[in-house]
Amino acid sequence: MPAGRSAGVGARREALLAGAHAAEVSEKATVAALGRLAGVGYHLLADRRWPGSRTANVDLVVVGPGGVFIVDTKWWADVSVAQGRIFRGQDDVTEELYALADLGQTVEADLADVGLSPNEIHPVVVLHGRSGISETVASVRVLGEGDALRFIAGHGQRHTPAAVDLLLARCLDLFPAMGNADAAAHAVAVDPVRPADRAWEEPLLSDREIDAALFDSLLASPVEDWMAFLHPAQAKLVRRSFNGPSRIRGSAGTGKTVVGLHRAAYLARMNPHGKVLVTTFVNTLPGVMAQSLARLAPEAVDRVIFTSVHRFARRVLDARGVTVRVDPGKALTAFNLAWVRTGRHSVLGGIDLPVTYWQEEVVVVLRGRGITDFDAYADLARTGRKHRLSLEQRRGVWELHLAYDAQLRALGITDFAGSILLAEAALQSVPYGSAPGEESIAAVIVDEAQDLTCAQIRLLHALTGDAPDGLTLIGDGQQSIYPGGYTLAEAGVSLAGRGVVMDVNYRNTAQIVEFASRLVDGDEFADIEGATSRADRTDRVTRTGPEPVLWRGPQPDAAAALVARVREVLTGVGTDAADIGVLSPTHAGVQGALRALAAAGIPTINLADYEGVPVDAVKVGTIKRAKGLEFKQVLVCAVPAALVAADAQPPAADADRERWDRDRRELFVAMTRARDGLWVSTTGT
Ligand SMILES: Nc1ncnc2c1ncn2[C@@H]1O[C@H](COP(=O)(O)OP(=O)(O)OP(=O)(O)O)[C@@H](O)[C@H]1O
Repeated sequence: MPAGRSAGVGARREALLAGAHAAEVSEKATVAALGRLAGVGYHLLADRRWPGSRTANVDLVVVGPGGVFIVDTKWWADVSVAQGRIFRGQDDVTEELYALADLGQTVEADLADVGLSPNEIHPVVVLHGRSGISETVASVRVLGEGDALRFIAGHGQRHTPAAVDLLLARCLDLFPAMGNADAAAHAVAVDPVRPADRAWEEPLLSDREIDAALFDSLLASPVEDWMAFLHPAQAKLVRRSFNGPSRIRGSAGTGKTVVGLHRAAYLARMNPHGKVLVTTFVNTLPGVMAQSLARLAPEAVDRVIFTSVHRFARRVLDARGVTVRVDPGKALTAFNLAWVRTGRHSVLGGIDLPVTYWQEEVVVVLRGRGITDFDAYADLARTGRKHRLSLEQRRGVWELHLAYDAQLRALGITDFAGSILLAEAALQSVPYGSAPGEESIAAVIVDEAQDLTCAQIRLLHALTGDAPDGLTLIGDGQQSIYPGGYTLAEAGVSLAGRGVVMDVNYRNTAQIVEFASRLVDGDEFADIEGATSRADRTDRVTRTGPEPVLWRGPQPDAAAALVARVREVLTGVGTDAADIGVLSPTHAGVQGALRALAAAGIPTINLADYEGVPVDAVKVGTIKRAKGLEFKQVLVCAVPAALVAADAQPPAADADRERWDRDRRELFVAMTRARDGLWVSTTGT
């Protein structure tokens, strides 16, 4: 045998032995570094078999109140992380983390069967002997050995002891012990021993630091159940991959927003190279969702943008240096001028419809689509509009639209619809992610998607195109409360069957669902998928409670009745002020309620000023502002009696019927905001 070859084999064997020794030492060091977690309810499963492999091992699986952590230790010198990739010296070794990332997904899939949110599973690489490193690479958390305990303990109290037992049992099955069966009992390192080769070194984390981390972990407030555990069908949906735009629909309270939030956190982890945008029509909901995400998945917070679609458009314009003044008040003046000078003298003036109908037609149907030539409007299906318009009448609308546009220009302003169109155009010249300081968006999740306009959907779709898991539309056509509407086909979005329907109501009591559903039972609405639809069925309602109350009385008594009910809820039922929502279809109703409650000394906050920061006051607002929110107790006031009467008959005229249907859907939205108790006051006949 040639001497050179023999020397080469020897050197490789030595390298292998050195590698094996390094692996053993570093694994022991990691177990030692994390051992103290056992004192606060964690189980450390050391040296387990890699699921599906006969020989490969997983260094450590940590299961406890903070979730499940799959730990691989690396003895890597000269490591750096840049732009989501990891390097050893000059070599990009990111691919070496893929197997652990894949293992994370295997574990997610397995534990989704018991409803564990995939956000509770953390593949972690621990860098031996290092400190001050906490990065995400290929959906794997890369930590210094001195950072690992704090990272795990920092997840606080997310799982009860019973849930931990459940997760532990699953993990013991999923990760069998290596070697002989006697060693199958899981290793719990309570009293860490420093590896011999490091006995002389300063500890990476002092005892005081460890104590502080463990203490903080024990003191952390528990999270709500749904933040960690979901229904298995929900947990699977959170991580389900769709090969293009998808839609999640379902009736009120079926957990669509919850799935959207978990999905946002999940996609944020899976896409280290782009942010996730969570958006909707109203300003209130994104703030509330952001607050929830901060507790549900704190690590995802800086990877997810929560904002309303209008604020997002503003952000796009600002970043591209487009100056535009959006002034809804002046825009209304501009429309009224256009009506007075053009509209009312046209064919439209002779039709028995309120001016607001034509305003909706121009602002939502035309400008909400960004239609730029009459022929396109002449052929438009006008989804969601019941009143048919002849070609001549459409020409009248077109003239009104041109007159309105001219007025806006003369005033040097635009309306909300105009700002969306400008943002859409701005993105065509400078795509999102190219403007200074802008990070690209990998996924967009739209809640209450049925409330958006066609142009808004186009704007959001442009951010991701048809990329897998790029666009997730969440909503319920039954809750659409804005005029007009659109179809996804018009917006250039094809779902191609990528739709999921959720059918278990987790929010309302059966009594509230029954009461609210009676109102809209059998009503039809235009769905964004293009068909005329009826409400999605709710297969199961998980909660029960008292019968809702319908208060009928003369107008002058309504304020006193409202105050009496709020007092009863505060003191009799024992609900905190912050968990009470007083909702009204009109601004006048909101102002009336605010005045009545203030006069009674009850603290209130207008939903128009509420963006999710907890405040100890009764929330009062229009139903539109309450979209997507929920309260333990809801009081709906100033409801026209004719809408809720048992024998209520829809008006015969098309346009009136359209308004009536919308008003009833709005009321349905208000009632289904209630978790436990519902009180509705009506006036009139
Ligand atoms: N698996 C679950 N277990 C317990 N509670 C859940 C679960 N899923 C959702 N919930 C709760 O149900 C309520 C309704 O959820 P969510 O707001 O996501 O419903 P939604 O479908 O978006 O409703 P809407 O369309 O009416 O706004 C929330 O309080 C949420 O925390």
